[in-house]
Amino acid sequence: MIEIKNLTKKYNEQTIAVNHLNMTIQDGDIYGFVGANGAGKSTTIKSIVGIHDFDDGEIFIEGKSILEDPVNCKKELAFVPDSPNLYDNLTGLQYINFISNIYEVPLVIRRANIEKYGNLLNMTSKLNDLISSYSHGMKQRITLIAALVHEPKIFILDEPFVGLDPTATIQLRKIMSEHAKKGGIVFFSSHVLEVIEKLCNKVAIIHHGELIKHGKTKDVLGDKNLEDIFMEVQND
Ligand SMILES: Nc1ncnc2c1ncn2[C@@H]1O[C@H](COP(=O)(O)OP(=O)(O)OP(=O)(O)O)[C@@H](O)[C@H]1O
Repeated sequence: MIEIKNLTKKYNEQTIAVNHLNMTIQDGDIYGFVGANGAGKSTTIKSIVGIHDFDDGEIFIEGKSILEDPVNCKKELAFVPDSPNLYDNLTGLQYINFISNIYEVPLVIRRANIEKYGNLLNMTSKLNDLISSYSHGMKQRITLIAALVHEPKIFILDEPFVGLDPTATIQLRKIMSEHAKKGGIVFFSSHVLEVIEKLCNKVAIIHHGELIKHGKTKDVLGDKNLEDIFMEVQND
């Protein structure tokens, strides 16, 4: 479970990026996080995964505080950022092994997962190529494989579908669904409202740093679609 309590993050006195945000993400949730450009999605996500500090509030990952016990929190999760920042002079496989070493993934598990996710994301034949030769979508797929290789309970992804081709998009959606079915957590931001509406059992809408709506997708939507609700929030 992820518990976000009263999260506030300011970049400076003028920019309150996230303002007193409260949210709970339960085991088995695929939680979609939507909002306009600059609404505060990436800031919230970076706070959850411990990339940056925040000004007020608390975040608990599986009951542990991200501020007080960041290493054990990070062991529970995989984070896929919106723009992957990889090492160009490594091959895809060397990069995955580098991440696997950090997480101390046993050899048998790492081999099995590299084979599984390499095949699912159609990267097996490219694993020995240099990252500098990869397209944007291929870099994203390597980042995904590296994130999944240590079998984290929690997947946190910032706009994961941007730049992925249709096949990789379908495979990633399957990976997410299967993970949640097994009791894992998937929390991701996206501007693709149709995907969120179809895929997510829960949804949250952030606007100017404040959480406007959140909860079960069917309750948030009622008899409307996510596009209508999103536009209502923007126009209010
Ligand atoms: N490093 C930073 N320094 C100063 N202000 C920042 C910084 N990062 C983000 N902001 C500001 O914080 C607010 C929230 O930005 P954030 O990146 O969280 O939005 P977002 O919802 O992820 O947007 P997008 O959909 O465009 O990725 C915006 O006003 C943005 O300009």
